Amino acid sequence: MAVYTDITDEELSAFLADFDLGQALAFKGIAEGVENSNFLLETEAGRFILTVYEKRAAPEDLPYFLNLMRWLADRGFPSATPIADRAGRTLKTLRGKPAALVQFLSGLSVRRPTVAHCREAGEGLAQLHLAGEGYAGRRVNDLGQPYWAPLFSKHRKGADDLKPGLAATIDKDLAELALAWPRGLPSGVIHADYFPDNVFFRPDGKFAAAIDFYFACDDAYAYDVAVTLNAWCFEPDGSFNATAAAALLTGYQRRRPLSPAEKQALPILARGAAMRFFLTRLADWKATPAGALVKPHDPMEYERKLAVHREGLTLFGAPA
Ligand SMILES: Nc1ncnc2c1ncn2[C@@H]1O[C@H](COP(=O)(O)OP(=O)(O)OP(=O)(O)O)[C@@H](O)[C@H]1O
Ligand SMILES: N[C@@H](CCO)C(=O)O
Repeated sequence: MAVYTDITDEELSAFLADFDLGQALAFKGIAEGVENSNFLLETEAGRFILTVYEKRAAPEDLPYFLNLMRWLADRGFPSATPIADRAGRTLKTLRGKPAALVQFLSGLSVRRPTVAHCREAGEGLAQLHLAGEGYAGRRVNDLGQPYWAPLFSKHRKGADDLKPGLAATIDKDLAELALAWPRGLPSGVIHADYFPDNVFFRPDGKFAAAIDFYFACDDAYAYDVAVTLNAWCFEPDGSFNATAAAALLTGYQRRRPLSPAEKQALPILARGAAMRFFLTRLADWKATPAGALVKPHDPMEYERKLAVHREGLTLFGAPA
C-alpha cells in the first residue's frame, strides 16, 4: 500500500494545530497510489486528503503543483483545492518530509472504463487544458522526449533481462522518435498522468474530478491526449480499442477541437507517450525490492503498447 510514512497521533495533532479545522475525527492510510503517502483525514471541518511527498516529487516543484490545483479549482475545474494554514501556507512539513492538505473530492475511479467513460474523460481533459490557460507557473516536462534516451541508457540491461533483444528495439524506437517528434504544437499546462485511477466519475457516469497533478508540466496538449489514449483505450489482451479512442477524441473535441496538425501528430505522440511510461516503469521495476509493499507497474504492458504503435495507429478514420 502507498503509505511509506507513518504519522503518530501526536504528529497529526501538532500538524493540525496550524489550521482552523478543529480536531481530527478519523485518520487512515489510503492503499491506492504508488508515488506518495496519502491519508484520508476527517476533522470537525470536513474531509481532506493529507499527502506526504515521497521519492519522485522534487520539493522545489511542489509550489507549482499546489498553486496549479488552486488555479484550476478557482476556474471551475474540479481539482482538489489545497488548504492553507493560518499563516497562508499550503506546503507544510511532516516527519521532515514535504506535506500538504487538500480538499477531499467525491467520485469513484473505474478499473475498466467503458466507451462512455472514455468520452467523459476526454471532455474532462479538454476542460483541464482550457482551465490551465493563463497559469503563470512554469515546469519543463522532465519526462519528455529529450529525456528518454538518457534515462534508457541507465536501464538497457533491465530491458534485455525482461526480453532478450529488447534494448536494441528500444534504441531504434528512440532514434525514430527523435527524428519524427513534432514541434510547435499548441502547448500549455498538461496533466501528464491522466490515467483511469486519477479520474473520478459521478454515480451517473459523468466526469467528476481529476486528481494527482504531480507530473503536471508545460507540453503539447495533444501529447496529453496521447498519454490518455494509451491509458484508457487498450484492452487487457493488448489490442487497441478504436471505438473507445474515437469516443475519447469526440469528448475532448466537444470542448477543444484539435487542429489538423495535432490530429496528424497523434500517432507519433502516442508512440512517444508509450515510450515514456515504458521507461519509467522499467526504471521502477529494477528499483523495487522483491516483497516491497507497493507492487511496481508492469513495464511489459507498455512494451506491448509500443509494439502496437510501431505499426501506426489509425485515428479519425484514415490511415496515419
Ligand atoms: N482529493 C482527493 N479526494 C479524494 N480522494 C483522493 C484525493 N486525492 C487522492 N485521493 C485518493 O488517494 C489515492 C492515491 O492518490 P494519488 O493517485 O494522488 O497517489 P499517488 O501515490 O500519487 O498515485 P499514482 O500512483 O497514481 O501516482 C487515490 O486513488 C484516491 O483514492
Ligand atoms: N500512471 C503511472 C504511474 C503513476 O506514477 C503508470 O501507470 O506507470
